[in-house]
Amino acid sequence: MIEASFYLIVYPTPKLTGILSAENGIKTIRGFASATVGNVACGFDVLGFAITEPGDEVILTLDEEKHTGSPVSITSITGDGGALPLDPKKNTSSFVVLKFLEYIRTHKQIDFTGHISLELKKHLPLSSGMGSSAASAAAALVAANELLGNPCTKMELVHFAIEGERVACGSAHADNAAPAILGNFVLIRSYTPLDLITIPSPEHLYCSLVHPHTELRTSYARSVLPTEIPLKQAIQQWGNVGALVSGLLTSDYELIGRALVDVVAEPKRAPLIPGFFDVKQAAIDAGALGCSIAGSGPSIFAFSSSEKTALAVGLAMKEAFLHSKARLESDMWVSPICKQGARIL
Ligand SMILES: Nc1ncnc2c1ncn2[C@@H]1O[C@H](COP(=O)(O)OP(=O)(O)O)[C@@H](O)[C@H]1O
Ligand SMILES: N[C@@H](CCOP(=O)(O)O)C(=O)O
Repeated sequence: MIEASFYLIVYPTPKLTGILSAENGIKTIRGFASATVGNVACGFDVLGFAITEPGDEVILTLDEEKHTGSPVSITSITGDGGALPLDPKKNTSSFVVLKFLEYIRTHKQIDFTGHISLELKKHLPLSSGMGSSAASAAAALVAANELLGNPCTKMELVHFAIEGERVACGSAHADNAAPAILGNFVLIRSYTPLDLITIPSPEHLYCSLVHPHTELRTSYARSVLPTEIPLKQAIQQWGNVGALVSGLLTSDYELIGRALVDVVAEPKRAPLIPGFFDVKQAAIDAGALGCSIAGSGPSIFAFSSSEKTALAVGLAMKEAFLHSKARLESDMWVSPICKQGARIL
């Protein structure tokens, strides 16, 4: 039976309200960015999507008259159990704002001389496979951009969010950062130069995302991966990436399901997630189109072609975690794909 943990069905709702307050050269604004799922099975480091909730919130206060050593400071962090750094160069939320300020000074001739203080309200679990580090960065970036009159496009902001990932786990992968800012599915055709393609989602595609109560660091989950793969595996993998993109563009739900196969990362990471194969089987048995590891894990996601099925799938996955050897409690969200990306609340 499912008891202590919780589940939620989420919808895309928050409306734009802009600057929270503006008095005597002091302006306050709140940014929000939701959880993202990297890889989407076959697209290691090149494909990711955003769900609508949960997400991180960042409140920025700009004081034009305050001049201190660092232009950005963190005044408080809640929801992290004291785990996250307050040093502005070490927290992804503040680090990316520093990068953004540097960029607008050198590329847009905007020399910001005041101070931005940042409150981080962490709602996403750390090291979860839900793009937690990217969500903090994306929320802070849209808020900073709005505070300074939107000098950058969202596409430009993605560059700074990716740099935040390097701070979090040592690797500048874009499959969380890009959808956290842009919304939808995002395909990374190339990293140098960065070439991102947003892919709209089929109308009835729902994600069940289940987070077992355990942590798996992205840096560790990357260290177990091979540096080279045999050609046979590569052929399977790029066949599935192409098919998945085609399925998304044509709303071919069966094809989406067939394409959710990962022969590169999943076999190496599955042993790091207690009960992975049972949870995946439970999702398929409950009617999911397909199921795989969310990002680097330990969360697991599944796609369904209706909200009702997605709910049944998510509950079956929770149950399977609970009955696994590790008897893991979990949280679960059922969500459509987020179309909007990071936004001002
Ligand atoms: N604002 C932040 N939110 C989450 N993690 C952060 C943040 N700033 C720095 N980090 C670092 O990144 C690590 C989490 O990153 P990672 O393992 O990639 O998890 P996730 O899958 O949640 O992004 C944390 O251990 C923390 O040290
Ligand atoms: N492509 C990355 C995605 C990591 O996502 P996270 O949410 O676990 O940080 C990888 O697979 O390492």
